[in-house]
Amino acid sequence: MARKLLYNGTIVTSNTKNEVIENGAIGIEDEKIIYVGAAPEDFSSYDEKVDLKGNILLPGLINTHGHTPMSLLRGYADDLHLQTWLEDKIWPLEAKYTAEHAKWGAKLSILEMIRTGTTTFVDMYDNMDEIAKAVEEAGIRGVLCRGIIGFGSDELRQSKLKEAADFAKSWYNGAGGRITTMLSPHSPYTCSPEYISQIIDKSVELNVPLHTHMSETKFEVEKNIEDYGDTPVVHLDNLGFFDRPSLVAHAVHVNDEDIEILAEKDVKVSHNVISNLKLGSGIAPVGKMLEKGVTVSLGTDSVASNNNLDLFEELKAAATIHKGVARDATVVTAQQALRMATIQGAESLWLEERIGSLEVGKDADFIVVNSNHSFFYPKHNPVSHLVYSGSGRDVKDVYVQGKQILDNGQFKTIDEEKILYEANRMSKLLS
Ligand SMILES: CSC[C@H]1O[C@@H](n2cnc3c(O)ncnc32)[C@H](O)[C@@H]1O
Ligand SMILES: [Zn+2]
Repeated sequence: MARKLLYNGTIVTSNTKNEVIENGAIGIEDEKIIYVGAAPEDFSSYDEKVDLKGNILLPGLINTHGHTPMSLLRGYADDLHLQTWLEDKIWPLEAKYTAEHAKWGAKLSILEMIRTGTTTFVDMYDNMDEIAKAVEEAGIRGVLCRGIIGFGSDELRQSKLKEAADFAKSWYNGAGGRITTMLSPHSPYTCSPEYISQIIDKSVELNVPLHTHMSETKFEVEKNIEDYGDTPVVHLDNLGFFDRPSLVAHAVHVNDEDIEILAEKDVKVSHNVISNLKLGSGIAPVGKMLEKGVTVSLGTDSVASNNNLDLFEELKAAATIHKGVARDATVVTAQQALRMATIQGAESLWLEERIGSLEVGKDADFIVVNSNHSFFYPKHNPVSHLVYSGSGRDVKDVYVQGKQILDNGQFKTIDEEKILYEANRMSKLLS
């Protein structure tokens, strides 16, 4: 059993008291955290000691919504509304995707997430075996689901559902426990109520949660009311979706009744603020959702609508935009934003017993941010600096399950040069 002590750092815990420990230390044994606190007097029980040199150590960030293979489409379709973007640009190109595209796109996204301090991510796409293998190899953590669009014949729908279920079964608890799975109808506008019901039934059978896009645009909500007589929230609730553990991405256009339902049914909401802004979709009422007790976390959505996977950008956007909307600077504090990217991310994935905060007994998923440069001076408030002044480019070390996968900016598990080369090559094959 290998024991390692990281000392002489500022430890931002995201625990229930939001403790920040100056001149603190964290001890790990194999994959677990065994100590969090002030630097111990005696280091002798540790095999390895790492001097954090005053840098900030915090829980690995958690990205609760995305589509990793779409990194191949970075900059391909900017400045368009969601429906035009999807129907005229993205879906036609995705129709040309092979498993090889999914593989190299996923690897490029994983590389970018590790580089910017994400240790756990949600992925909804197809060719999910390639993505799971990429997660396994890179050492990151993934909550993965085969996204299901319900267009086409019934035969096609049934084969997609089977593929999604087979994937969810075979990779659950995969990669040494770093992979869990969900079932994922793409949205209420691409899946009929009957099909969504079948997917819900399958989630009961497999005992896995559900994930979907929901209430992303005003157009979607109006169309849902026109087609089914209800908002997407009421529609999904009537179908029994929220009787299952569920995570919805976006929830931009939700009214007070919708928010009551989300709170009552403990539906987890992934807030994708930058993607929602870039696609002109709107701004989710996060202040209100938090006030009502909804668990809100942060997601990037894909590179094609973001255009990167740096959760530090989402942190700053989430902690500033809602203040502007409400004209109230107390809405979504830096601390609340950081909780959305850490412990609330873990709660949104039903992983809070394992990750999301630095506490003894949890898995050792954490990152070290270089705070020895101007953006972190003077050293008043590390949480404020991380949220308002930090950047993913400041991340120097990344650990998942006790294993270091980024060391002073150098990848330890993946071949960066090869991934950049192959991702570029695969993107050319799409045009
Ligand atoms: C069936 S795999 C996932 C599917 O979702 C598409 N997608 C990417 N971003 C968004 C978004 O913001 N709203 C709705 N759908 C989105 C992606 O292109 C895949 O086809
Ligand atoms: Zn999405």
